[in-house]
Amino acid sequence: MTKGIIIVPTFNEIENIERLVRNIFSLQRSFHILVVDDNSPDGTAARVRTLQAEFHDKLFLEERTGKLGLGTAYIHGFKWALERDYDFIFEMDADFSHNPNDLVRLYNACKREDADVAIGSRYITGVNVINWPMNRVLMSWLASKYVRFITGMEIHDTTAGFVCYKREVLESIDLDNIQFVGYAFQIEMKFKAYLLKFKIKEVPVIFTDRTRGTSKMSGSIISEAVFGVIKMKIKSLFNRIKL
Ligand SMILES: Nc1nc2c(ncn2[C@@H]2O[C@H](COP(=O)(O)OP(=O)(O)O[C@H]3O[C@H](CO)[C@@H](O)[C@H](O)[C@@H]3O)[C@@H](O)[C@H]2O)c(=O)[nH]1
Repeated sequence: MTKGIIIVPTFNEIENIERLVRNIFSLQRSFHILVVDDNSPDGTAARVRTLQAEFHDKLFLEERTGKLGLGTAYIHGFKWALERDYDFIFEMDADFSHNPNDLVRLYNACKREDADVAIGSRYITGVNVINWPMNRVLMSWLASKYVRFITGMEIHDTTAGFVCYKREVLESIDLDNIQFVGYAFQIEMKFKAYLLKFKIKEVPVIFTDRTRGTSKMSGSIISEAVFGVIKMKIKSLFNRIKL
């Protein structure tokens, strides 16, 4: 029996985390969950600890000292999962912008259709985003086009944060050499998997903006992505990118 774990980074997600955990554990296919919390002032970690009493064998919590970024939270989670016997390792937001029912579709793309990386893609069939303000949709869609153009990756949703990786992919990427700390980390992971010639499949999903809590997107996250992608591509052209 293969084992899958959903890594959920959290910063101030007390309004979402319990519902998300219960929702994932009610799926037909069983997954474990690892929450990586950055000392959320709203007490997200304390809520997870309470839930652990109920789900002690399948809900795990890693607590970091402060808000250290989405990318480093995932790296922390990946290393934790690789030290254990998980075959499939997922990324997912805590706020229900990713539908838990789609976890099984991502899993099937890797398990049955033999993808190495399955991406929950908003832009493979038009634009499937609900409730984002038009400027955020445009920014995200243009960012994906921009990254596709610069990197040459044939992926429609290059910034997606809903992903299933086969264990071998994360074992092949040097996790100590990931450069981006913020959301641009999503681009870097896909680019490295692409350079390593792993099979990447996009699974169409509908992304629905959160109804509870707030986004952590900021100007510095955007500029890290805009300039970082060009730097990353140039390095790869000169074979100076550390995979
Ligand atoms: N531990 C930790 N978690 C964080 C941090 N920053 C954000 N998160 C968590 O990461 C998830 C995504 O953050 P949001 O702030 O909700 O993201 P968004 O604005 O909805 O952005 C979405 O679009 C991006 C661009 O397409 C995606 O890259 C991103 O993954 C997400 O799907 C949430 O669970 C949030 O709590 C951090 O510094 N530390």
